Amino acid sequence: MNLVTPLPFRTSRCIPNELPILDLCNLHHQSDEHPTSSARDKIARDLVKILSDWGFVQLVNHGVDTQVIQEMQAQAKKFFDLPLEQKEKAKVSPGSSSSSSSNNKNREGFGYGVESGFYYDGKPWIDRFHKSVEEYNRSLDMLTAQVLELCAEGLGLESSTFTKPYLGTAGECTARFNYYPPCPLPSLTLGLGAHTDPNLLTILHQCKVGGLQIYRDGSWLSVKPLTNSFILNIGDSFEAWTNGRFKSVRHRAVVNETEARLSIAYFSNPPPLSVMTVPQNLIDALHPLQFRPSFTWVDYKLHLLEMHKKPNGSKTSKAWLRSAKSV
Ligand SMILES: O=C(O)CCC(=O)C(=O)O
Ligand SMILES: [Fe+2]
Repeated sequence: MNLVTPLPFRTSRCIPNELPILDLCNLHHQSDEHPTSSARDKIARDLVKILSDWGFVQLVNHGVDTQVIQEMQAQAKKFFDLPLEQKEKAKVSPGSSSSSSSNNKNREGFGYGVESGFYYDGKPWIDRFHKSVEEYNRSLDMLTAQVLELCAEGLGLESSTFTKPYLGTAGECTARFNYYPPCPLPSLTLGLGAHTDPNLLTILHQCKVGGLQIYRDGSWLSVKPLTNSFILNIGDSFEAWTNGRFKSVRHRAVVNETEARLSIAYFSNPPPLSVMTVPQNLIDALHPLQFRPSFTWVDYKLHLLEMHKKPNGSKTSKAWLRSAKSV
C-alpha cells in the first residue's frame, strides 16, 4: 500500500536543453571572419526573439572566467558544510531590509537565511545564503551590461537605453547561493516554490545537478544543466520597462533524493533611485502601454516588502507595475 500522498511536483515534462541556447562567442572574438557589427546584430536579434518568447535563455561562451565561478561554488560549499550553529551566526532576520545600500547590516539579502513559506506554503527544502561576492558580481555586472545593450539594440532602441540609469556605477546587484540538500521525500516538497523574479535580470548558474523548472504552455519544463553556461531570465521590472516585450516567466526548483544541488542566482537592478521609463518606441497601436510609464526600483521594492509582511499575500506583484501611477 502506498502510504505517501500522490506525487504533486514530479509530473513535469523533462525535455533536456529545449530551452534555447545563445552563443556569445562572436561578441568576444571579433575577426575578419566575423564582421563585428553583423555578428553583433544577429546576436541581438536572436536574444530579443528568445526572450520575447521564453523569458529565459541559456548563454554559452559568455566570457565569465570559469575560475571565478568555481571559486564561488567552492566558497558556498565550504559554508553550507559548516555546522548549523556556525551558519546561524550569519543569519539575517526576514524583513530587516532597508533601502540604504550603504548599510549592509540592514540590507535585504545579506547573510544567511532560511525562509519558510515564501514562494510556497509548505516547508521548502532549501538552505540559503545571501552574500555579495565582489569578483563574481563584477564579472556578472559586465555580462549584465552587455546583455542590456544587446536587448536595446535588438529592440531597435539606442544601445544605452537600459544601461543609462546605471550612470557609470554598479546597480543594486546581489548574488544568492541556493543550496538544496538531498531530500528523502522529494515528491512531497519543493526546493523553491513557483515565482517570478521581481528584479530586472537574473543570471543563474546551476551545478551539474538539475532542478530548475520553467512554466511553459501549461507544463513545468526541466532545464538540464549545461556545462559552462548561465541561465538568464527576465524579471518583473524588465517586463514592465519593456512594456511587456520581454516576459517574466514563472519558475521553481525541485529537489531530489540522492544529490545536493547548488545554484547561484545573481539579481541585477539599477541603483535604487534611478528612474526606469518605458521607451516611447515600445508603445504603439499594437503594444499599448500596459505598465507604469516610469518607476524606480526602490519604490517597487518597498511595495514588495509591504506585501511580504502580509501573512498570505502574494510575494511578487506585477499588479503594482501595471498600475497607472508614475514617479
Ligand atoms: O535554484 C534554482 O534553480 C532557481 C533559483 C531561483 O529561481 C531564485 O533564486 O530566484
Ligand atoms: Fe527565481
